[in-house]
Amino acid sequence: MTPAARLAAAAAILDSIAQGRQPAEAVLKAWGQQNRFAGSKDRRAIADRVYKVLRARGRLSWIMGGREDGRALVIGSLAALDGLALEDIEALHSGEGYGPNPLSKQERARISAGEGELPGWVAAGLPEFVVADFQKTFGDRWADEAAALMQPRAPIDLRVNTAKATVDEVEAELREAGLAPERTLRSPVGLRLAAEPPPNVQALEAFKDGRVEIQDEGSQVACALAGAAPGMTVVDYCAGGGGKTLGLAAAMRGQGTLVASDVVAKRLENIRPRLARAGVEAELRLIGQNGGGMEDLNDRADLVFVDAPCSGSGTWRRRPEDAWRLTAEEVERLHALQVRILGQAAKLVKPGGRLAYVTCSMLSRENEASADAFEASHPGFRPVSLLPQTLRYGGAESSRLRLSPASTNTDGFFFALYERTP
Ligand SMILES: C[S@@+](CC[C@H](N)C(=O)[O-])C[C@H]1O[C@@H](n2cnc3c(N)ncnc32)[C@H](O)[C@@H]1O
Repeated sequence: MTPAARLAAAAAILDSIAQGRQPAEAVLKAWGQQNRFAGSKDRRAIADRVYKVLRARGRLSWIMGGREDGRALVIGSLAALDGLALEDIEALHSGEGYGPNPLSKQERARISAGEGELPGWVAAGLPEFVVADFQKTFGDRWADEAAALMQPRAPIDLRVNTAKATVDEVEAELREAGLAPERTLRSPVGLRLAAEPPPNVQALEAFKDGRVEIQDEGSQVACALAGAAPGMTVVDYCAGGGGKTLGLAAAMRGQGTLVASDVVAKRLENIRPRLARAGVEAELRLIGQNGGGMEDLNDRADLVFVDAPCSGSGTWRRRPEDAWRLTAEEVERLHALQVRILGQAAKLVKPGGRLAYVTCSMLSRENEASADAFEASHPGFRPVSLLPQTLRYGGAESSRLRLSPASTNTDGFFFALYERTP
């Protein structure tokens, strides 16, 4: 493919991403399968352009006068991110072959005008309502937090399944396979691989045999802080794909009862092969939106882990397209759902037992505000001090912890722990 044809393809892919809900990665993969003439270098160049645009979408749209179509964003990226001169951009838009059509008068005027003074939220590359939340939460540090959240090439973290192997053994095995794993700073069972060149983790024997799982260090830390231990009755209330279920199961070392529940049957089904691969067990339970189906566990659990549905904004460095799909209304809906789920899950905690609240969100409305609302309506639950752990994890508050790409080089996470007073 010519450089111009790659640009046209990137623009079309950006339009598909904007029109649907699919992850950018899936749209790119589908495009590759439907356009077999594109070689690996073409696919790589197109993906690079697509992600570059997604990470700077707000700024590029601003430069192009508010246009949000793929063509405009790609043109904006050539000017603002690649620093190409107008003539070079025109040369790539000759309209010949499979390249994009010539620039319009307005497009030419837009890129000739330059960026001018950018409002803070535009420069940050995040939607305006998100920046307002960041400013409230992070104060002077908000721009650093925003920038790190939209940075490319997040590392790939592995959690060693201590039910099957030690961290030393897996580290040696990965080195043998030609990789260069590093110990994670905060999770005692984590190994970190660089994002480039992208390691094919699924092809590793250690993965196929369940000695490692892909799991961000932030997730690993949340599991560790919850304090699951052998002999406990533990409920992973929003089990989803089962990432945390596996971490909790490993901490329980096959002793006690682990129930993984969710409202979506397909998600629970996906956990089954992961449990088998990891050599651990959990009861999988489909529950109703209002918590129906868990009554037998009322007042019985030592630990209820609520990894609540959230915006996923803590993972935007991996999925920047999601930043542009989120609305303020959706955040409000999620906040209300989080508070409701916490109330349902709290019923399962036995006197003296614990409730962990976790999100992979960066937004205070889903984090502090949901935790505040739960505390206000549940005086029988007292916040548990995470000190000295929070010191080790770099957190500020004693019973709440925030992790983020800028502060801990993990995905963004929020963690709060409560104990039901006896
Ligand atoms: C953040 S995801 C969980 C991710 C999972 N714990 C993991 O580590 O892979 C949130 C999950 O909550 C589930 N969920 C949504 N509403 C729920 C409800 N009312 N009760 C329980 N789970 C719910 C969703 O189906 C989704 O799987």
